[in-house]
Formats: sequence, C-alpha cells, structure tokens
Amino acid sequence: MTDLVETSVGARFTEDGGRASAAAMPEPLLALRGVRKSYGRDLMVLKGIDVAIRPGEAVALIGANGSGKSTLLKSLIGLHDIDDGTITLFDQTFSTRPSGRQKRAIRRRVGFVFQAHSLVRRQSVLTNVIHGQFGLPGVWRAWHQAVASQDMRRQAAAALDAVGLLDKAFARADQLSGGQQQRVAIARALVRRPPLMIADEPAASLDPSAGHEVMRQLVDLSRTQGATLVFTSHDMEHAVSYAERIVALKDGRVFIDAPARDLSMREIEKVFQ
Ligand SMILES: Nc1ncnc2c1ncn2[C@@H]1O[C@H](COP(=O)(O)OP(=O)(O)OP(=O)(O)O)[C@@H](O)[C@H]1O
Repeated sequence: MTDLVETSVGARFTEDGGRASAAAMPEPLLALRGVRKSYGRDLMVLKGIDVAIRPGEAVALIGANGSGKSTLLKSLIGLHDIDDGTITLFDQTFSTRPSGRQKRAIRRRVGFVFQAHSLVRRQSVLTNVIHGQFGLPGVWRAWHQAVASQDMRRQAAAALDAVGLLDKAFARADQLSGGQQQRVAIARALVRRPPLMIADEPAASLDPSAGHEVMRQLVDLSRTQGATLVFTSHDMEHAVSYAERIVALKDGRVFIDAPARDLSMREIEKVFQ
C-alpha cells in the first residue's frame, strides 16, 4: 500500500506526489446539501445542489452562461444568502447565511482569484501582493509596501518569485500584461497559504498561451501548498486539463460530477445543449 503524507492543511498525497483516492480521503472540506437559491420570486438558480469536495482536490465548476456558477461560489462565502439547504466550509456550517463571525473565519482561509482587472492598478505589484495578506485589497494597514512589516514584504516577494514575477515587484500593476496581472492575483491569493482557493474564470480574456500559463501556475502552486482548488471556466480544455474532477451545473442542478479523465468532450457538450 502506498504511504500517505499529510500536509499542514490536512490534504493527503501519495509519497510520489500524486493525490490520494477519494475513498482514502478525510472529511469534506466543503459540503453543500440541498442548496437552493432564487433571485426574487421568479428566478430559481440553484434547485437543490449536493456536492462534497475533499481536501486537496482540484475541481472545475462548469455550466452555460447563467447556470449559477458565480451564485454558487458567492453563496459559499456568504456574499449571497441561500434559501434552503446547508453549507459546511471548514468547520463552519450554516444555512441561509453565515454569521459575521463565521464569515470572517471562512474568508481568512479562502484565497480568491477573480476575472482580470482585480488588482489595484496604481499600486506596485509588491503592494498588491502584500494586500493579500489581509484578505482584502487596500486595507489601511498595508496600504503601501513601505509601511508593511519586513516579514510581510518577504512573504509577498516569495509569492511573486513563485509566479516568476519577482523582477516586476516595483512596477505599477497596470504596466503588466493581462496574463502577468492574473499571475500577480494568484500570488496575492496564495500568500496567506489558504486551505481553499476559489478562482472565478481566472483565464477569461487571456490569449491561449497566457491562459494556460495562468491555469498551470494556479493548479501547480495550489497543489504545492496543499490547497483545495475550485475554479470556474468556460474553456473546456482548461477544465479537463487542469481539474481532476468536473462538476457541471445545468437547469439549477448538478448535471455531471465525475473525474475529468472519465469524461469525453461529447458528454461535456451535453452540459451546453
Ligand atoms: N444579484 C443578482 N440579482 C438578480 N439576478 C441575478 C443576480 N446575480 C445573478 N443573477 C442571475 O442569476 C442567474 C445565474 O447567474 P450567475 O452569474 O450565477 O451564472 P454563471 O453561471 O456564473 O454565469 P456566467 O457563466 O455568465 O458567468 C443569471 O440568470 C443571472 O442573471
């Protein structure tokens, strides 16, 4: 039997670096049970979602425009109330919405990468990554890299090094290409070493080469840090190449939940029909 190595966040890897099978994994890091969510009276977007994601998994959340991917991600972190069901994230369980204390506990442990243009444009690349250590860009304590502690600057520089952009540390964020900016966003999200990374369309609007580089770094660095990764994508090549598991939403329900390697493009296309 292969020996398992437990990481600091509880993810388990085989000694040769592969991930352990789901059967051998510990309790889910994230579990949704019967989650329903409507906007107003007429638009029910999530009609009973059941998904459990275990530590260390890399999961692609796919679905047509308007299928509810962003709604689901936002509900997880309490940006949207849900109508019914429960969400368990780390050791916090809530229905409807997390309390303020739960929200803070959850957000401290989640790294976010959104679509392009999420950096503070006029700040330096290093300052942007330092902001990640507080979870939100622009908090006063780390408004500028010059007032951040030496330890924060050192950790931010290490994160930039990991995405290959240490030489851009003092450039203004808006002087970088779109792909480079997204890699800075990855460094900013990973600098706190979160157990869970959530990325909403991280490679949207990038050219194919930059898009692959962003996805490769996101997946590799999340894995190196032992972080669970959930990302949304409209690019099915990205979904099957970079995720181990595909969860597809259709008509408000989970239409596919399967290992990426078991799915053909033909099956995936049915999600969009
Ligand atoms: N705040 C809101 N108020 C009302 N309706 C909303 C709100 N946010 C989203 N919706 C609607 O809910 C549905 C699901 O939207 P959502 O953004 O979650 O889908 P998505 O799968 O992320 O879409 P896309 O792939 O286009 O980003 C859409 O019909 C959208 O118009």
